[in-house]
Amino acid sequence: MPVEEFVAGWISGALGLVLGHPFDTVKLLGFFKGMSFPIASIAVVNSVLFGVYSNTLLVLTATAHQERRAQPPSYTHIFLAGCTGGFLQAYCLAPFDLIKVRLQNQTEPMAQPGSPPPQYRGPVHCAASIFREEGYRGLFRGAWALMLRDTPTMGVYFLTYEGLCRQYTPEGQNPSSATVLVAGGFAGIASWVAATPLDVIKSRMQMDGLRRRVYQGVLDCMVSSVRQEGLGVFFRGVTINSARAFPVNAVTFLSYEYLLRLWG
Ligand SMILES: C[N+](C)(C)CCCC[C@H](N)C(=O)O
Repeated sequence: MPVEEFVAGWISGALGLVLGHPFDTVKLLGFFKGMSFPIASIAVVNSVLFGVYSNTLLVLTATAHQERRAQPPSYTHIFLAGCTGGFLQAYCLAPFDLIKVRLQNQTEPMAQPGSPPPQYRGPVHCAASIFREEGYRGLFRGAWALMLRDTPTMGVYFLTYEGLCRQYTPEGQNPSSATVLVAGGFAGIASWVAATPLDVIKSRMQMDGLRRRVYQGVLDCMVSSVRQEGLGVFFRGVTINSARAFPVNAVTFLSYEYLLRLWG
């Protein structure tokens, strides 16, 4: 199985993440100390995404990434490969994302002298506490919503990227850096706009059960959120998601393409 896509996905995801970190932190108005944990998690997750995407295309079209400029895969195959990558990366992402959301939602600990310490002291302590209090399955709380969020929207992600690259690149040639940046940025925006409704639900499911269980499942969470807050609830955070998505995914795709060309 070709592995360079996994490695390129690892490095490019980490670079994109460094750029996106400030946006991620304001997104939930919480705080999130340090970057080693997100870097470690994106290493696994982005490498699974890009590695599975490329290897699925290899299975579907019998072309390796070096041959795909000359023999471009169909959009159906690109979408299916993106969905497969999204589906598998969602399961790797689930525990990391849960920990991130739980830490970001902690209230400011140092606000008042004498106020109770935060529930979780850091990512490892958070993982251990969830495991102890909610069991192994607790680490996968919200995973179902995450999978529903990422499977189709990762299809949209690669479809937008490839579509825009092809639009602005003469046939058989590699896209220019400017094209890759713009196509990557818009792929990020398109997929995040599509992903935002389920992103809201996913985060609520991940916070559920901390004190008591409020939602019975994904559908119940959707219905009661809409009932209480109206349809606008599905677009919460769409602006900040898009603002973050452009630079993060422009850099992710640029470095991914660059590394793959470097390795032949
Ligand atoms: C599928 N979904 C829209 C959720 C994400 C698509 C882009 C993934 C990228 N690592 C990022 O963090 O922006």
